[in-house]
Amino acid sequence: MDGDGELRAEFTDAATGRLRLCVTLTDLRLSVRKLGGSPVWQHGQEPVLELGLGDCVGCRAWRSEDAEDTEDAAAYLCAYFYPVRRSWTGAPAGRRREEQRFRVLTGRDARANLEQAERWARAVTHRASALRTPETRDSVKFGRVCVSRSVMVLVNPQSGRGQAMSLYTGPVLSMLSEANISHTLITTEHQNHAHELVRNADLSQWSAIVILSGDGLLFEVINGLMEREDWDEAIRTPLGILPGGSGNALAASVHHYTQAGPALGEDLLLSCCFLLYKGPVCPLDIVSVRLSSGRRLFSFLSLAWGFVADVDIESEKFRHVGAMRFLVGTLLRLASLRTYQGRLAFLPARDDSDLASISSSPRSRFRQRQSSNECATRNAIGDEFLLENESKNDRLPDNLLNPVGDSVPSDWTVEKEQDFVLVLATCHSHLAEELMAAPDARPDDGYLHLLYVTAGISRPALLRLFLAMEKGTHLTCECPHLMYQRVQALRLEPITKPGVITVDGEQVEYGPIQAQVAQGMWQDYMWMIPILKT
Ligand SMILES: Nc1ncnc2c1ncn2[C@@H]1O[C@H](COP(=O)(O)OP(=O)(O)OP(=O)(O)O)[C@@H](O)[C@H]1O
Repeated sequence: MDGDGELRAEFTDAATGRLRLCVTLTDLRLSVRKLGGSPVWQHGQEPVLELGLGDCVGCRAWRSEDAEDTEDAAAYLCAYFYPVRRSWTGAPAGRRREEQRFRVLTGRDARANLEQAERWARAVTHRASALRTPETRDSVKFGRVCVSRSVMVLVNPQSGRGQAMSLYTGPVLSMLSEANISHTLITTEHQNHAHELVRNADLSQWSAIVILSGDGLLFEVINGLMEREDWDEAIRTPLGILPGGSGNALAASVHHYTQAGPALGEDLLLSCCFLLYKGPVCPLDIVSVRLSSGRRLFSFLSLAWGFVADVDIESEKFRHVGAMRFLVGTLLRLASLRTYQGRLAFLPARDDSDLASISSSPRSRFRQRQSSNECATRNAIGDEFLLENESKNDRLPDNLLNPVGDSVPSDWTVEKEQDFVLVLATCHSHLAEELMAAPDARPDDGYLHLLYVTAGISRPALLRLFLAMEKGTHLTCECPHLMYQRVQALRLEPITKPGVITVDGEQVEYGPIQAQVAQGMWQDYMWMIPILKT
């Protein structure tokens, strides 16, 4: 029964037990046809309901709908699907949950009926699982991760509008149960809870860590993992993200990389849950960030100063309106538009021929870059640059950066000191669900996508840029004040005081800041969407 080949059986509908149904299972689909009478479902001319197993997350069987009813010898079977459906409102197509329930009654023997239902459930699950193949989409290669132990699901009940817990008990729990993925829920109780938890956790217990929150909680998790003594082992822990915050930049970016079409809110959540079940994984660039005090952070998303950082932090007070908070914040900040004086320097992206000549191993790729850069510049990491318990050979040396007091290396581009409206460097396509700041960014391209807007831009022109960013077309607006550059490293020295700098949407100390991308080093380790049940 679990093997390949077509299976066919006659069941009845679970609700009334009266409709006779011919159910057929192939390697690719489950088809249901009504026997006798007129067709109940019409797809084209076929009186058949066709459900692709590629959209199926699981199937289960049970003895009776009513445990008290010992007279009922029937068993029941239910398969769970998440096909992409168009909305009648004309909204973009999104995944919708659909279940197919059947009553299995082949004879009076209740045990035989249950065995039949269980065989079908195994066959459906097995075939659906076989369709979870790794793939390449839009140049992002997805691998797969096997999950043999429990998954830690971290939920921040305060993220977004405070709705993350209800998202967990609703669609997330539903899909995890249907896909039979064992997990442990941990609700964060305060800021830095997740950071402390993963820094001290016995990671061997967990197959993966999944964050149901905004990007802030993932930032805590990544930095917590990086602070561990066994950081190089710890960061092999697969990470996944489900959108439960206000911005949800990484979740929106991941969704974008799979070319799944635009999705917002619960559509995005369902799509990310489905990806989680499917199990595609891919490596993630991590950015080493140095603050003026010498404190070091690891970022997976963005560094912002000026307009974007101000909106992010000032709109905290509108948290109750969810993602709308960014729109409200943008309009308010536009009304009191200001400029920020500072200095900016960066190491531009290597050219493509350089990229092509890089060896195929990610780890050796990093080492190769590191040693060539060490020749070109100098390894200028002073002791004050290191974490408390960090040795010089430890934790991704910042070989591209000079100490802030020194001038930048000679191969860097130095912009003249000037007034900016915003400086934004991002690793990913999306800055929020509806803000595609760097359409060409890829999760492991090894670059920060640097955008900056210089003073002199009018309010309407800036608003137009943000509106265009919704579809990622701002770079084609030919706005003379907008600059875009892919970079490997950067230094920003704000002169205007006071001000706000954010890293991954979290406010950090204000002052000179430097960053460099660690591409190859992390390529072996960091996974974005990791779950695969075997
Ligand atoms: N129980 C809690 N109470 C208060 N703050 C918390 C709690 N758990 C986590 N936090 C903090 O809440 C902050 C915001 O979380 P998060 O980024 O996940 O949501 P968000 O800001 O709504 O989403 P986004 O970053 O996508 O805009 C983080 O700094 C995190 O440390």
